[in-house]
Amino acid sequence: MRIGVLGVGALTEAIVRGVQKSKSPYRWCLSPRSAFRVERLLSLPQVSVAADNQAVVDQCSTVIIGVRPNDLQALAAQIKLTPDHHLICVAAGVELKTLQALFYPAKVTRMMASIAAEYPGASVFFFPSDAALSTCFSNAGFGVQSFSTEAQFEASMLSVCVNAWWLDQIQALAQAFSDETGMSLVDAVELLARAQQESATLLKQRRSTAPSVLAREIGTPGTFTARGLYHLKERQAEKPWVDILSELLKELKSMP
Ligand SMILES: O=C(O)[C@@H]1CCC=N1
Repeated sequence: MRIGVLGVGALTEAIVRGVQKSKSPYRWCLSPRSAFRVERLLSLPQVSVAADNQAVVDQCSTVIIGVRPNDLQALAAQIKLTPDHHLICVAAGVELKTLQALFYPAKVTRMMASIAAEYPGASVFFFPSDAALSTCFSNAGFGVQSFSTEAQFEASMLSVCVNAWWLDQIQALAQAFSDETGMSLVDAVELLARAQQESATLLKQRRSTAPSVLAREIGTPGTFTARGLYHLKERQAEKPWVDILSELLKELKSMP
């Protein structure tokens, strides 16, 4: 299969790289914008660049739309689509029905991923679920999760945001380790990366145990962990996180 990409940005570049590094690579046809990214991707086997956006949709029935939300309308006006086209749109916060109207008569699926898509172990999210797409990405080694409602799909986008928020917290914690112990910042980040990996392992291996119960299995009374859990709870450390998630979810729900 040959997959087209209209709008090669950081995310679509990561997706192409991730798929091409996998055991199940595809052929790709890229739109010519973002010259430096396209140039880098052309060094990979099976990647070509088209003369213009219409040439991408003429050559590929499956096309990832990577342009920014504000540029969707202009893109839609430039290309002629058929009912055989399947567009996979990674624009955050643009509803399926808006995309369907913009890109009529093509079929549209919304997709979310992060720049980690370049590396093994990354996941992609879809709405609505699509068996062929799920197979395509799971063959390429991705975790695949689909959602039955669009609000739940928006949560997958926010899970990508949450990851960025964690990374900023990790920076502050690593800096504290480095300042207090003299270890390099790189070693401190490595240490915290291992710890994060272990929480992911616990969450996956012990799915029927609530995260807060797992936390208290580590932080039994009298431990250093328990002191930290109490300190953070007392200051409602989770509150700003929950507040911004709710605010963004409300905003997404009320989008036209
Ligand atoms: O924050 C954003 O709008 C995009 C979507 C998910 C991550 N970044």
